[in-house]
Amino acid sequence: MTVPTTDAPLLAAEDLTKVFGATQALSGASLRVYAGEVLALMGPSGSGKSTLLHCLAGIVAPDAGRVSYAGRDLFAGSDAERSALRRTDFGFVFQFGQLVPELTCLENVALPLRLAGTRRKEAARRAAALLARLEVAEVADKRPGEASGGQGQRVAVARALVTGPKVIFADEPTGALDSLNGERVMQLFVTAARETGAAVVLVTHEARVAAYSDREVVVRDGKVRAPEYAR
Ligand SMILES: Nc1ncnc2c1ncn2[C@@H]1O[C@H](COP(=O)(O)OP(=O)(O)OP(=O)(O)O)[C@@H](O)[C@H]1O
Repeated sequence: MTVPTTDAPLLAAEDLTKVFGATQALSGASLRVYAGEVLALMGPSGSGKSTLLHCLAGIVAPDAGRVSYAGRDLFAGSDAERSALRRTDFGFVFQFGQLVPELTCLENVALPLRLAGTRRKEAARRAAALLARLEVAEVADKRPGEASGGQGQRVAVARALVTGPKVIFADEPTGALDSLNGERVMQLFVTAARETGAAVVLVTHEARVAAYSDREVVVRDGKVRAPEYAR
């Protein structure tokens, strides 16, 4: 897609700093994310990518600076308000799917809908449709431990998409997969996200994963480098 230049961003980080003990993880990081775009955060290990992602997602509060979502200060409200927003508007995919081992894959995907009050049958119907969309219908009744790594990541992607979030945060979503599996998961992930209009903020080391994005920015020494691209 073409990234708009004048529209207001959906999500914006302004001049974030974050210190963990003696480590300065972020030192003036600014970034804008526009509705519907797929944005890759690249950069060396320890440069602050995950910390920036966690601040954008309202999980980690910056020491200074501001994160705004849909024009509102994300950290102005209570923890409960932020948790509620994360459930309704955000989806998450991590390196190791982090599925609930006791539930079937279908139940894992249906879980965010159940937590939001959707009836069991409707939640199961939507979960099954997404598993089929991600080409893993065959693991619906299996537990995550019985699925392969690639299948598990597709289930994790389905779970992140099922509530129709506005933004999906993905931290090395294919990092544990071989390159063929990783590419297929990215292809399915990005296509499905585009179909629902979700923006994706993706942390990756790998150029071939970043190649699925609309825009790449580099995080280095706790800053988003080349701010003209960070807009
Ligand atoms: N919870 C924490 N406690 C202490 N130090 C932390 C914490 N989270 C991050 N750090 C440190 O902050 C710095 C930035 O970490 P971050 O995980 O954001 O980098 P990254 O670019 O995502 O790295 P990688 O690519 O290796 O995952 C690192 O030096 C890291 O060790």
